[in-house]
Amino acid sequence: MFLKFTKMHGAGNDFVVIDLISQRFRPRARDIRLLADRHFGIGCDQVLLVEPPDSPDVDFRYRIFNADGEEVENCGNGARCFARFVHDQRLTNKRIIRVQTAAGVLELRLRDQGRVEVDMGRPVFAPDAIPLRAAQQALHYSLDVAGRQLEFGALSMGNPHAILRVDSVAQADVATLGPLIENHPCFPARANAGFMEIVSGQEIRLRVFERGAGETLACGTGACAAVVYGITRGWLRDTVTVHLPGGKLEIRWAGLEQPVIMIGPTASVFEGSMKI
Ligand SMILES: N[C@@H](CCC[C@H](N)C(=O)O)C(=O)O
Repeated sequence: MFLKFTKMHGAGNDFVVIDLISQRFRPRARDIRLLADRHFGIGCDQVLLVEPPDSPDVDFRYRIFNADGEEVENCGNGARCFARFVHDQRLTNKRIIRVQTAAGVLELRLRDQGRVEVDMGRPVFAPDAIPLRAAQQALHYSLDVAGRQLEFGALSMGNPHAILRVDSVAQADVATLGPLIENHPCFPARANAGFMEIVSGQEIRLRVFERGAGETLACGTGACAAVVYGITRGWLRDTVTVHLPGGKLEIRWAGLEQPVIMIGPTASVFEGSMKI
């Protein structure tokens, strides 16, 4: 069959977006890997599926697959592209869109110039919910990685994140440490690994080695997790500009029990169909 798709990105984190309201397709892990393959397929960090809602409280169901074929709970940059996609494709004319994800309901608000604001929900710190193998919840933890003790924060934005503060993201050994943290036995569901450089109380630089996708040019949930960790450590204020290799995001968090708000860009690059 030929599957219609749209190639999009949010700050360089790229997606193949597939409308499963107007076409039928039951993806197997190997189909996702092929769509995401940069040589034999279209190429992307994540494949996003747009499905009809399964409850009257939401407008759509939003499913996310990493390039390695695994379905995951949440994707922040993808959420913004999802809103732009359903609007551009005239699947809705709403400017506030509620979507069901495996991690709960997200509210997406279309802003001007292709920007989208997302209510990303509350961060979760309980180790069992991240999931993280730790005796008790703490502000930060210590990890033995290749014989080095690394201090890190851990939390869930619907998906698991480890965040390390570094002096310089340019110097950080993301290629070596990223996969070791991603697959460390203390993260039973693996984890996304963020490397955060603090520029000031309102500005950070961030690189993220994503679970199931490798280092990406931006990670929305990673940006939220880094800012939340920085605020809980007293390093950051409540509104922070996050500079990622592919662009910048604005993240706001008013503290415990409050949702994290993310604002950032979206881009639609091309449309096509692929034989699958
Ligand atoms: N790029 C995303 C996160 C995608 C999922 C992640 N790799 C995971 O496995 O949890 C974002 O923008 O949040």
